[in-house]
Amino acid sequence: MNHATNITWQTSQVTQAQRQRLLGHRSAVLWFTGLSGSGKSTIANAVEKALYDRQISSYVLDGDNVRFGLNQNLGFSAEDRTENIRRIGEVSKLFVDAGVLTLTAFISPYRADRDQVRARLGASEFIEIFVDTPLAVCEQRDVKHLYAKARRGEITGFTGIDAPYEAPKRPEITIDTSQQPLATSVEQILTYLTANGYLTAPNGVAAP
Ligand SMILES: Nc1ncnc2c1ncn2[C@@H]1O[C@H](COP(=O)(O)OS(=O)(=O)O)[C@@H](OP(=O)(O)O)[C@H]1O
Ligand SMILES: Nc1ncnc2c1ncn2[C@@H]1O[C@H](COP(=O)(O)OP(=O)(O)O)[C@@H](O)[C@H]1O
Repeated sequence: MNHATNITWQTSQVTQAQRQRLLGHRSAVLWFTGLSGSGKSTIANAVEKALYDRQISSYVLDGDNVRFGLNQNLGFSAEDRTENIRRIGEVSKLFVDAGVLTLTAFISPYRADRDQVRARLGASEFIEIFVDTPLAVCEQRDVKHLYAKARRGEITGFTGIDAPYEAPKRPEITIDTSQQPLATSVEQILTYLTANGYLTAPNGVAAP
């Protein structure tokens, strides 16, 4: 890959804190990780709706959708997954800078890739949500019939079957969708955001 030279970081006249104040809440990325069918998209979309209802500016970056566009040149090799997550991390960082509560729903199977995204964001801007639904439950749901294909050998390198998933060591939030209904998961996340001050504007920022 070629790296650009002769580039300079362009600073903005408006700060991230000012954008957050304008919107009335803080920004961060809610990074969902877990097996296919664990419930990442379902929960992320329900949280986005709940935040919208509270007039919080949020946006879901979803696995398949991003792969149709931005990352359409990437497959599922370890290298491509790493690049997939790196790009999504950078897009998330821009969204967070814009003041938006950003939700991402990607398997993101490699711990090092997720930790790299965490390192690119500010201290409290990366909230890792481990959707820890057992493989057997995900496989039984088989929403997209991909587990059946993987078991038949029609897909190789499928996460949880013949490709690895590395569970987070210290996620901010853990959810097992086989143990609780969707509404409880949404409430769990909203409670975390409220308790940690994400749903109110940062103090001490001078009005323009
Ligand atoms: N080999 C293989 N392994 C895992 N998943 C596969 C594979 N091939 C296709 N799919 C479908 O792609 C979705 C996962 O894409 P992601 O971008 O989230 O994957 S990753 O984070 O780069 O690992 C995943 O969707 P979700 O069910 O939303 O997770 C699958 O539908
Ligand atoms: N308690 C629950 N929470 C979230 N999803 C659930 C729950 N129970 C069953 N499901 C179902 O599990 C599936 C999860 O699929 P999806 O959200 O696409 O997962 P992922 O994005 O992790 O691949 C959906 O069909 C959803 O309706």
